[in-house]
Amino acid sequence: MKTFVIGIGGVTNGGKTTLANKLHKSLPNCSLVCQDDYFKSEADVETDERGFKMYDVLEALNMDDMMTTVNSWTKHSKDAETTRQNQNEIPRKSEDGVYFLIIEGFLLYSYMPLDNVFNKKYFLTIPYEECKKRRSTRVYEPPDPPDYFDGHVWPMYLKHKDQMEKAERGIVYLDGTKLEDDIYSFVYADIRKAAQEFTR
Ligand SMILES: Nc1ncnc2c1ncn2[C@@H]1O[C@H](COP(=O)(O)OP(=O)(O)O)[C@@H](O)[C@H]1O
Ligand SMILES: O=C(O)c1ccc[n+]([C@@H]2O[C@H](COP(=O)([O-])O)[C@@H](O)[C@H]2O)c1
Repeated sequence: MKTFVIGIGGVTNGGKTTLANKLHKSLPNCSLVCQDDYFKSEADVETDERGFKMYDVLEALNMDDMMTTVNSWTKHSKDAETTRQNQNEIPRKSEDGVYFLIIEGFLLYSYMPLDNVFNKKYFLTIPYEECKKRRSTRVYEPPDPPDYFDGHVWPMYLKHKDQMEKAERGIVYLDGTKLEDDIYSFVYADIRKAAQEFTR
């Protein structure tokens, strides 16, 4: 059995969800895990000295629960393949025999237990002005208070990106200002090629 795990990381509003949803629809045998689904409840997120809820740090997320989901997907894919082989089904060719998992989120590569899990890592970036503009049109729960982007979101992004770059581990950077379809086409082709080489 082969599993192929794809990370779609990057800045808030960089286009991660848009890209991950398209890939999820088009890749065969593909599952999707979204880091945003693992935010702790508001009461459990720490507040800093300025009164900002600290959402843009790993401690704001139930990462153990997310890891449990990823591990059970791996086990389930293994079990499914064993059942298929036991039933003497005709083996599928090349990467059709691969189970794909997309993990999408803004803090993927800062969480070390996931590091060995990825077969391919992508990271979407957009410049500060574009990010601030896109973020201002989005409503989170709770909504961003005044100055939250400049006071918390962007500084935390720069800090985590800096740490990630210092430990550079084969991340493919994507320009999130390019057309959605162009980003998708490039990543889709890149994954299919990597998965083919992987199953060879
Ligand atoms: N390539 C792109 N060019 C312009 N706008 C985009 C692009 N990709 C996504 N968007 C827009 O940016 C906003 C955030 O996209 P989303 O995929 O939700 O980002 P993320 O999951 O990284 O926060 C949405 O309004 C979306 O339509
Ligand atoms: O989903 C939530 O519970 C939630 C609550 C408050 C804020 N967020 C924001 O969600 C952002 C990450 O998600 P995204 O899709 O913008 O990459 C991060 O910048 C947080 O500030 C998310």
